Amino acid sequence: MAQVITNIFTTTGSSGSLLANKPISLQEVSWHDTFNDCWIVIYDRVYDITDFLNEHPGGEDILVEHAGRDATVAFRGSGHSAQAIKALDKYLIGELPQHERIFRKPGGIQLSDLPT
Ligand code: HEM
Repeated sequence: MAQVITNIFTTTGSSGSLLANKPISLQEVSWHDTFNDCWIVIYDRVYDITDFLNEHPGGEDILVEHAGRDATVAFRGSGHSAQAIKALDKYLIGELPQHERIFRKPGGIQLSDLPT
């Protein structure tokens, strides 16, 4: 059981290294917002998709529209397959620090978490 819980909060990239512990802030993600350097956030995890842009079946423009930002709603809303979700793993570089997470925050988001 302990193993199952651990696995919910940790992820390995294609290299097999443990990347879940590398916190990358939303501010740092925002610096990577171009065709040549494109990071996005999906479900609180940070992906460097620069090398994936020209492989995306939905085209690169739509990805760059979300460069440097959270793309969870767009990713989810365009009905991606299980294969697409699996493809994300390869580009994982870290995840948001606890206080910036929306989806995987213990106890969920509270009103007091919102900026005033
Ligand atoms: C790194 C993140 C993403 C990956 C790995 C990815 C992967 C894929 C894959 C594999 C497909 C082919 C269909 C499928 O298997 O579901 C696809 C299609 C598509 N994706 Fe993405 N996608 C990503 C992000 C996004 C984002 C942020 C959007 C923004 C709306 C988007 C929009 C689309 C659209 C519209 C299609 C359909 C293309 C068509 O059928 O003509 N994708 N994506």
